[in-house]
Amino acid sequence: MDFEKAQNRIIDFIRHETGKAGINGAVVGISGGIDSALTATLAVKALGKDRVLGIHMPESSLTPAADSEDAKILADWLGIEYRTIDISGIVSAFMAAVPESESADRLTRGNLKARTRMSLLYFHANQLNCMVIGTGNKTEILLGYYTKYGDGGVDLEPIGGLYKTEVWELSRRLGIPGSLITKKPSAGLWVGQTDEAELGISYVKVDEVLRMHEDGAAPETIQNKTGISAEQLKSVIGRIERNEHKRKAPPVPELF
Ligand SMILES: Nc1ncnc2c1ncn2[C@@H]1O[C@H](COP(=O)(O)OP(=O)(O)OC[C@H]2O[C@@H]([n+]3cccc(C(=O)O)c3)[C@H](O)[C@@H]2O)[C@@H](O)[C@H]1O
Ligand SMILES: Nc1ncnc2c1ncn2[C@@H]1O[C@H](COP(=O)(O)OP(=O)(O)OP(=O)(O)O)[C@@H](O)[C@H]1O
Ligand SMILES: [Mg+2]
Repeated sequence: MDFEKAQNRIIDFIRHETGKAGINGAVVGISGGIDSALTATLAVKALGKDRVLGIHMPESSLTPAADSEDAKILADWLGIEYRTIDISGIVSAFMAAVPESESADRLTRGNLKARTRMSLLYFHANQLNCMVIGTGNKTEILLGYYTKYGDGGVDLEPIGGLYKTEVWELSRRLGIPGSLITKKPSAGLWVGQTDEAELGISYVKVDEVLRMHEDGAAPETIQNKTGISAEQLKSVIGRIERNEHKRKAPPVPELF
């Protein structure tokens, strides 16, 4: 990958798409993780720091202090306007209004948190005539590893053409503060959740697999070259297929 070229292409993309929409700027959820850090950095390069609003949305009992610290470090480094909104009260109010949520599994409850954050981002986008800028990378999009209409509910996906390993590399090149780059990726939806544990494979490996799969390599070739187990390969391919619906607009029946 030519990172200089990719960076310029993404910056042009943000500028062009926001310009075409005639909006004032961008709203980005800043988690303290690297995808949002890179996205916000590129948005600032495209639009200027005065046209990017960062919103940190911790859940008081769950979000690690280090994430909130890193989110603030990033916002200060970029010089953007930055707000913090604790989602705990909103999530609790939802749970109190829906009796069956008591027994809902952690994934259902976790997805509710991602969708709560999406609602808050759109509240601000509506109010300020801005776009919600998504932070999904190519690895997550191919795997469908995001919450539909949660962190997947956005207006643009500027880093959607970069694999996770490329997100790290571009972030290093742009000088994003190191603590955001070295931490383990996490959706932060439940205690101890990490992407690589939930996916059952490292990002380095899954990116190798996805590249080969895109190039049309046969399953045996992928397994032999990457050294992953048959079970891991099945799981990766299963995610790609099972989550196909997330990459499409909702189907509409053709009427005659
Ligand atoms: N074939 C189909 N056609 C159309 N729609 C279909 C469908 N199959 C399911 N659906 C719908 O999709 C729903 C399931 O999708 P969804 O609600 O997204 O839920 P799901 O994919 O089950 O869970 C989201 C996954 O993304 C992970 N995540 C979330 C947020 C952030 C990050 C991160 O990396 O930071 C990761 C999370 O840990 C979890 O593994 C179903 O309840 C149903 O409504
Ligand atoms: N606590 C949070 N505050 C604000 N936004 C959040 C928070 N948690 C998640 N988000 C939003 O959801 C997006 C998806 O989360 P995801 O974990 O994939 O990305 P990340 O946290 O930026 O990077 P990493 O993969 O390194 O954890 C974030 O980029 C961010 O926009
Ligand atoms: Mg994260």
